[in-house]
Amino acid sequence: MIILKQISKQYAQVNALSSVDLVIPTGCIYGIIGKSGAGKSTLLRIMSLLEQPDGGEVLYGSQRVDTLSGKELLLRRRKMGMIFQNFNLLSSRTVSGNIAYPLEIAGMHNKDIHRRVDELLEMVDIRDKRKARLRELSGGQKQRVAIARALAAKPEVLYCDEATSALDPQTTRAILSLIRNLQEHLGITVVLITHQMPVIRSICREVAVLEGGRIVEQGPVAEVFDTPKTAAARELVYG
Ligand SMILES: Nc1ncnc2c1ncn2[C@@H]1O[C@H](COP(=O)(O)OP(=O)(O)OP(=O)(O)O)[C@@H](O)[C@H]1O
Repeated sequence: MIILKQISKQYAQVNALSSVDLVIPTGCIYGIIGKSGAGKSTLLRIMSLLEQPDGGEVLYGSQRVDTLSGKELLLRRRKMGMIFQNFNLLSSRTVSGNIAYPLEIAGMHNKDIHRRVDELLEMVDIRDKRKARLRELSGGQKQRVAIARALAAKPEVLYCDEATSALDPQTTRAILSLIRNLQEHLGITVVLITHQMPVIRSICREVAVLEGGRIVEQGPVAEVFDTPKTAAARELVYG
């Protein structure tokens, strides 16, 4: 379970987040939506420990994690994977080289890396692209490589930052179906931020609506989408 308690974050004059309380159950696919500038990326960076809040606490289960530093922080961060809209892959490396990268950094032996990379290629269904260069891949295939890399070290949580926003509708459906299958198969927690409402409807169990750095609504997707209670949620849901 990921628990955020009274999280606040300020940049110069901007209150990016104010008094954010959020509980993300383990094994859930959780969506975070909000207009541009609402604070979604800031929240994701704080949850994934890339940035520290100015106030409040982040807990993974019963462990407070926002105060971790050094080796403890590194070990905690290894339990999280992250994927992005622009894939963030290393263009100098092949598909296998990209997937192997976090395992090399973690100090895994070469033989074990090979075995794990094979497993991951199979998992995301791009076995035949093992030796390909990134420029030879479609957007969907690149996102599959990014997912394999994010899952390489067997994380407990997968963070998705607008992961399908650069993909066409058909590829988006295929990537969402992959994420849903992986979540079910591996039992991981998935947190995603997106401006694509169909994405939330199709794979999330719960959703939180951010506006001006505050959570104005949260609950099961069917509830929030069928009967949005706030103007912010209505604007997002009805467009
Ligand atoms: N590093 C930063 N320095 C200064 N201001 C920032 C920084 N990061 C975010 N902000 C500000 O904090 C607010 C929230 O930004 P954030 O990127 O979290 O919103 P968002 O909902 O993810 O928006 P978008 O959908 O456009 O990515 C915005 O007003 C933004 O300008």
